[in-house]
Amino acid sequence: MSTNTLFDVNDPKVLVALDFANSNDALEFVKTLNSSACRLKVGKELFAVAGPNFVKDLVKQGFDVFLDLKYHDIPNTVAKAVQAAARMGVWMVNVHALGGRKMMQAAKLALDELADVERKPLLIAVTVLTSMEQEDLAEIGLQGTPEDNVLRLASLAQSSGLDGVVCSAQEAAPLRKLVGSDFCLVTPGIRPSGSAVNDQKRIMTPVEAMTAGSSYLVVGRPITQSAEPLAVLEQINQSLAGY
Ligand SMILES: O=C(O)c1cc(=O)[nH]c(=O)n1[C@@H]1O[C@H](COP(=O)(O)O)[C@@H](O)[C@H]1O
Repeated sequence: MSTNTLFDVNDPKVLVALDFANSNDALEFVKTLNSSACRLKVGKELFAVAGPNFVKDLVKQGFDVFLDLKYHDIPNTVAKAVQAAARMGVWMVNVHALGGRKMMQAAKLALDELADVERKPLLIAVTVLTSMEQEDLAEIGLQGTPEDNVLRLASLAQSSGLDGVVCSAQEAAPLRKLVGSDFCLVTPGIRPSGSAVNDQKRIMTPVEAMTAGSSYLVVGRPITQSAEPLAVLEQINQSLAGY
């Protein structure tokens, strides 16, 4: 894919958010992609129409899939849900950190206990959605800045045994200091300079996000809604050479 030899095809940093309304559009789009250039994220919209077989098909095609269903429920329900996700062969799955320690520990234990899955997915927790600002947090009773809340929830996720968190890249630098180098920081709200912000609030460019300490970048509309999606992906990958 990339002509830049520093680009690591074994560890693509961009997770393309396949936020399509139907599986045909998503499949047409995926046909243009290569698993060495990106990983794929399937979220609630596409999963609701395309389902587990679609996800399994992406896995069969060789893509690492982040199943982004943001589970937030009682521990038993979430434990069973992450096991079902793992059986689809996904690379990463997420829960909401606001579900609390018992829920996250149950999810982790459920994955550890799975005997019939060869490759267990990474389990990460959403901290504060990138579409939220301090006033939105205050309205739901969370005091402090988004960064305060992200740091607190990330600590909770780490001490509950999770592999990482979803946060904004704006929190990645302080978070990296707190959680060390092995904890995965997945950052949506990525906007190459000049692209539309849409409903995101806490944004950063791809290079800024990696410099701040992100492990992986979730990019949706700047790629999928572009007139030239592959060119945008290629440009981002080129800009990330060496990370
Ligand atoms: O968990 C996520 O992936 C997620 C968490 C978050 O805080 N913010 C966020 O935007 N996302 C997802 O990341 C993607 C961002 O898409 P774009 O805004 O189009 O780049 C969407 O699929 C969101 O559901």
